[in-house]
Amino acid sequence: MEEQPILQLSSASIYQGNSLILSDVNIAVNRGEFVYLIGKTGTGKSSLLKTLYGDLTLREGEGQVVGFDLKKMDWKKVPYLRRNLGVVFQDFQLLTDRNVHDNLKFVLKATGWQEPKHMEDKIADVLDKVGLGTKGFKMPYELSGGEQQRVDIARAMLNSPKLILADEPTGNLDPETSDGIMQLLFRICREDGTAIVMATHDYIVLQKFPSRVLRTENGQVIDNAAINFA
Ligand SMILES: Nc1ncnc2c1ncn2[C@@H]1O[C@H](COP(=O)(O)OP(=O)(O)OP(=O)(O)O)[C@@H](O)[C@H]1O
Repeated sequence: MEEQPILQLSSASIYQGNSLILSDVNIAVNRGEFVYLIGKTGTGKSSLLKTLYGDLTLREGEGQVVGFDLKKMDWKKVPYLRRNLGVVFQDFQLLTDRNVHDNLKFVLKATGWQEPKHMEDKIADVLDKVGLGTKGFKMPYELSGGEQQRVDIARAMLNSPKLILADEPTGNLDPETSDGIMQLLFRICREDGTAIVMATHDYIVLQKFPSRVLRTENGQVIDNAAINFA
């Protein structure tokens, strides 16, 4: 039996208010795939990601993400969707009044974790995975930009999602730090089998870490996998 894609949109139209941003979107991403989302500014990358994490409602077409039907999504179901996927932003703000460990613990509690030992193990595990195993006691302002981005990735991994959606995760970083983040994302994809969809403007990253590319252009999403293999 063929495995269901981790994410799929069929004949989908994406709106911001009354403006049609993308139409007839047909994409599927499989488990464990790494996919870039590129396109000129204002062409709808963030709108597409927002639809996938339930921030924009899917009004036309069909869609599912990690088994959730986007057409049937309402504000009550969004928290359940969010527990099953990780989201990484360019400028995610950590809570400034507590250290890294407590920032992560806050997210665990907010997503229903209760058992203290399980929480401690999970926090140690994700911090280890992002290379910050010894930095849990640090306050956010004591971290570099790259380290803060790693904490954000650790946060996205807390509920062991099968899919991570990342909106310009290297946007504010210098090339070397950005390479480190890309290596980390590819490792998570390879070792944990997590599918990753990453919006980016950074063509250097694309060249250095080649993978499948989706491109937003003229109100459409163009899939290089479909072009190459159709
Ligand atoms: N909250 C909003 N309300 C109305 N229109 C919006 C809203 N957010 C974005 N738009 C419009 O939707 C279009 C697509 O924006 P979007 O942010 O998805 O593009 P993008 O490709 O992610 O751009 P960038 O690369 O600059 O982040 C733009 O024309 C934008 O002005």
